Amino acid sequence: MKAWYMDSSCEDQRLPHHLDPPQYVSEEHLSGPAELGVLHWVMNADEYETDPQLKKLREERGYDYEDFITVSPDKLPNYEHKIKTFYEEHIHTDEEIRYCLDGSGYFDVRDSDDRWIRIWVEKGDMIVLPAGSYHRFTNDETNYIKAMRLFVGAPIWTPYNRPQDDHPIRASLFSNLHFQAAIRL
Ligand SMILES: CSCCC(=O)/C(O)=C/O
Ligand SMILES: [Fe+2]
Repeated sequence: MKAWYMDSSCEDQRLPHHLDPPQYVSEEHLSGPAELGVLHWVMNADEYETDPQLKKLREERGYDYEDFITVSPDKLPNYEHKIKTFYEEHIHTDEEIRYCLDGSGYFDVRDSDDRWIRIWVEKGDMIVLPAGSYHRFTNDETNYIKAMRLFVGAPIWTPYNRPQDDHPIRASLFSNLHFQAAIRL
């Protein structure tokens, strides 16, 4: 996984959109409770069916639901519509948990100053975006990612497009981040 601040150009969303010069974002900055609360693990995607690390993580975090999605023009029905939907800035009322089993793609998240950070996930990367965090997804130039989608209980995929500043899950997100920051002091 690599992450960087994005430029504001309107060019193809599948391009990296680096600043000039590039400004990378560390994993500590992404996961820090004072910042975004984005979690990340690297696992062996070739062994996901039997991987004890994935099993333990799922048990610890209660991820008892799984399914698979391949985002590519020839594999995802209604691809053009879906890719537009994924790229609308939105929140969910639950975590967004994605384990990249093959290919690669970009999850964009807002930092605390509302600047876009682009997170590039590749095979073996698993990320968790906290409930209520503004984000979007796009394929990269390879136009191909296969991901496992995990969930606690029955999945609720509903995206709530921005603005959602008064949505109760936003208040929960901020209080969770502040609480985690306080207990780490
Ligand atoms: C590679 S997962 C597809 C994108 C998605 O599921 C989502 O919810 C984006 O926000
Ligand atoms: Fe989403």
